[in-house]
Amino acid sequence: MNLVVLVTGANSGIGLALCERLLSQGTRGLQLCLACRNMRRAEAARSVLLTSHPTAQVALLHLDTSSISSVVRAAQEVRLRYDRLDYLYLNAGIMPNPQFDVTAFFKGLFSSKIIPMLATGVGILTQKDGVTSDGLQEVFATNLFGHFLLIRELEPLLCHAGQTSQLIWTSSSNAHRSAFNLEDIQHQRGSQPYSSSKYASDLLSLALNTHYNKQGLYSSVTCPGFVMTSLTYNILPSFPAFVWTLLMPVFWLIRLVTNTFTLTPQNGSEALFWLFKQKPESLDPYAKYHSLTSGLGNNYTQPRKMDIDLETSESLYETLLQLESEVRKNFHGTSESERASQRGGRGISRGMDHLRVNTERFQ
Ligand SMILES: NC(=O)C1=CN([C@@H]2O[C@H](COP(=O)(O)OP(=O)(O)OC[C@H]3O[C@@H](n4cnc5c(N)ncnc54)[C@H](OP(=O)(O)O)[C@@H]3O)[C@@H](O)[C@H]2O)C=CC1
Ligand SMILES: CC(C)CCC[C@@H](C)[C@H]1CC[C@H]2C3=C(CC[C@]12C)[C@@]1(C)CCC(=O)[C@@H](C)[C@@H]1CC3
Repeated sequence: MNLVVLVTGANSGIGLALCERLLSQGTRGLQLCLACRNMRRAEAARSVLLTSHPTAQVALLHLDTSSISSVVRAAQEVRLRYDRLDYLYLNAGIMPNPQFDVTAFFKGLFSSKIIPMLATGVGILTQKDGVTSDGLQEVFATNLFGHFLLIRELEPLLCHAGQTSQLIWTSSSNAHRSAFNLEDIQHQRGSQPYSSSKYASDLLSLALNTHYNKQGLYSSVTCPGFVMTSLTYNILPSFPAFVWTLLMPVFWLIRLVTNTFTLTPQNGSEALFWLFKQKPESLDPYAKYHSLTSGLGNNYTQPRKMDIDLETSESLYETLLQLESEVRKNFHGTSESERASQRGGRGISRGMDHLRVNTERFQ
């Protein structure tokens, strides 16, 4: 059977490590598609994979999850290339302009909250978000909405009679209910857009299970743990690479008390890879599957209950559908009379300011 696997953000870090593991386990006929925004880096990643697996089928796809037109074009291309999609890894993610609160970090080190702080980064990180050319908040668009739109666009390949398909999100233990607000799903007003977007992906995964399981599509969320990648190096940009290397023994010691310090992309991809081998019907829609590494360096996957509820997940799903239809209306062009009434001041997003889309762009 020719399994088709698409991984977003596959050119580095956890995404690339996952691709390496998928090829190493030797599924015959596996067709891997690396969906990346930077084709030069994507080519480099493909070369790395082909060096260790010369006969592997590794295709590239241009996809910028923060751009609506890019997502629509990429999905069109996928529909042309493949007639099925068995696994869609929703892995691309950003944490732009992170601010590391040193004082809170050192206070946390000497408090009872030390372990949760090290495992989740909650309370010590904030970010400054930007706005995309579509008028969406950048973190929301990249980490969540672009992926949502991609799923919706790929529905015909994902929902096939007599076949199951899996959506696998790279979420985070940094996802926290307190950072998320249904009235501000894009997190325009807060300073934790990363946590908000990851909490939203946890909620969305639950809603996708509610709406798509009967069509054979299943969704799960993972947390790779704390992994040294460009995303984490960027948290302390003043640290040269060698300082991180010097800190490794400290991190290995910390691993003795919290198995969430997976540290390498290979370890971090454990839960993503584990899910590849599971029957989707056997998975718990309320669980986050954590990649963990023991003090002795052994990897394993552990499900932990998420702090989510059906009602909030449904409300988010409805809001995302509304935003999707706003975006589609703009993308495919609105009628002249509609445009005139928008210009008349009522606006396409009346009553839905929190959705905030740049309605001019596609007109
Ligand atoms: N590292 C960690 O400790 C943790 C990471 N995660 C999550 O893991 C995922 C992978 O991150 P990680 O491997 O650590 O970091 P990397 O920065 O190495 O990987 C992120 C990947 O996402 C891609 N990407 C970013 N923005 C876009 C976009 N707009 N369109 C398409 N691709 C995009 C990047 O491409 P490019 O190379 O072009 O930038 C890169 O390939 C993220 O979702 C992150 O939030 C979760 C918990 C912990
Ligand atoms: C200056 C020091 C000696 C060491 C600083 C360590 C911190 C930079 C890390 C400690 C826990 C880490 C962590 C993350 C980022 C880096 C730390 C704050 C994440 C928030 C990265 C992104 C995620 O999604 C989380 C799961 C990580 C949780 C732990």
